[in-house]
Amino acid sequence: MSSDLVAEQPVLEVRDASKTFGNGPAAVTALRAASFTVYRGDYLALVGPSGSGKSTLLNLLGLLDSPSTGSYRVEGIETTTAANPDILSLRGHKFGFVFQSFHLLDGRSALENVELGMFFTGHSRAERRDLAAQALHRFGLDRRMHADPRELSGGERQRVAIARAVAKQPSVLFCDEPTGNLDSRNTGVICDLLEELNASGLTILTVTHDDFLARQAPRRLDVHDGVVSELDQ
Ligand SMILES: Nc1ncnc2c1ncn2[C@@H]1O[C@H](COP(=O)(O)OP(=O)(O)OP(=O)(O)O)[C@@H](O)[C@H]1O
Repeated sequence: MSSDLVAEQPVLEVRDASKTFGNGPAAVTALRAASFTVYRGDYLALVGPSGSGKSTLLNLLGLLDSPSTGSYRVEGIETTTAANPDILSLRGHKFGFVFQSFHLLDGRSALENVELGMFFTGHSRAERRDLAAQALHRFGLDRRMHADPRELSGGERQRVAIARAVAKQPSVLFCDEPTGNLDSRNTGVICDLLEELNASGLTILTVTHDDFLARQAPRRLDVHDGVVSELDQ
């Protein structure tokens, strides 16, 4: 079907969302009346100087925190008034997360780590194993499936972490500095992988200080002193 016949589907809708930490004279407003929409299949980089509010925004989008004021809808569901179990369910089913420091469990194999990412998704044990093995295969890690994360290189660990995040087929993949701990060769590998995942339809949002990764994303949101603005292409 021609893409211009398909209406853009909003996945994440942020309206006038602000976040203030603390109160009184010590209060810090980390996000100021942010409004933007993320559509299915978008690939966005969140860029901006240190302390500008990128992690705060990513935490709100990933439902790891909630805005102090304003609205945030995920696939049409207003999250600011949703009950906690609904938030946990949305986050568990719809979102995958990738972090700078991988957050893999040592003492568990790569395969087990990826399976654990599907613990709350309602898949049976056999399904979890199949999906995990498929995801590791997709990222070229067949031969490292039974390795402990401590035996893997940084690039391999991040590929396991991405496999863990996408094996459950989330609607959105959130990445926080996914190349922050990698050398330039592995940065290139992870950038290619994210581009491929986006080309296959996955919606991706990544916080990054890496110019190469930021330029690869077709949309860029600049966060400056808590103010979010979209940069021109
Ligand atoms: N839990 C918190 N309590 C108080 N202040 C906070 C909290 N989290 C963040 N802040 C403050 O909010 C502002 C934005 O922080 P945030 O971590 O979102 O920035 P960032 O752009 O992600 O920075 P970096 O690139 O260094 O990770 C900073 O002034 C920070 O000190």
